[in-house]
Amino acid sequence: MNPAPSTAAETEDVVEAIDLTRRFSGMVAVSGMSLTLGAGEMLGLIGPNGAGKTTMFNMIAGSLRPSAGQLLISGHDVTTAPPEDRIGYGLARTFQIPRPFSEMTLIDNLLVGGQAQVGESLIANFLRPGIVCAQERRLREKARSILDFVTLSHLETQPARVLSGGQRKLLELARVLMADPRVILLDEPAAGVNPSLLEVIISRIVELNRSGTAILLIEHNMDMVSRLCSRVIAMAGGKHLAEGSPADVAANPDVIEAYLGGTP
Ligand SMILES: Nc1ncnc2c1ncn2[C@@H]1O[C@H](COP(=O)(O)OP(=O)(O)OP(=O)(O)O)[C@@H](O)[C@H]1O
Repeated sequence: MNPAPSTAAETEDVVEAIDLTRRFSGMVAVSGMSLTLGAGEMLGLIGPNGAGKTTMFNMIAGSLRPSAGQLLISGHDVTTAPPEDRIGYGLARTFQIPRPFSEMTLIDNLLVGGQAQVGESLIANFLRPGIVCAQERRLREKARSILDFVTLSHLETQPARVLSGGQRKLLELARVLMADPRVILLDEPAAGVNPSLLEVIISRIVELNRSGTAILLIEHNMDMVSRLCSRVIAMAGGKHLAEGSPADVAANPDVIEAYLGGTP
């Protein structure tokens, strides 16, 4: 389903999570967690292993349904909506471990994930071949410019299997950009990436954010979080533990305690 165009585009918060809770057969992974992400903001979500970050992230992305609470995207209640509806509202996510189609070229990896095309319909191919060709040409041009943006255009015709871990993260970002998102959920973009490619990834994220894309970043690399985010939320034990500037949150005694293995 493609949701109707939003009248709530003026809403300041592009993501508003209210008292989200998620239980897994009795175990509470996230408990009464609220957060907001403003339009064009870059927010970091940190916390020790098992804090509930991924569960929170998956509830926002739509791959997990909350046990309780409410989730708004650009003012629309999407609490029970599937991920595809959230894409329609401008929200996209990356995966911590990208899984591209290894035997397909980079450009085809982007095109296969592209929006529904007229060309996918056999009837349209017969009745409106001109429109189909024009649309395919536009999508290809768009995919090329996105590959250029993520610095992978020199590999456009190579199969995705030749990519390094960091390049896969860049391809993953490119895949997401095909949907023209207003909000991107980034799941550990620095994990397993070598330092020079990490700088490329950081510069691309900064550029996207400068152009107005809101970003929610889950990341264990505190240096990266400090460089990118003006605001950080720390979770522990499934709950909101602290919030503020990266420096303030990193110096918060409760946060230090949680990272050292104490009970918040
Ligand atoms: N599908 C599941 N079934 C049962 N328990 C789960 C499931 N997913 C997560 N949990 C539990 O919920 C808690 C929070 O996990 P979550 O993965 O959200 O934490 P995290 O902060 O993302 O951790 P990490 O940084 O290690 O990825 C953990 O105790 C985890 O074992």
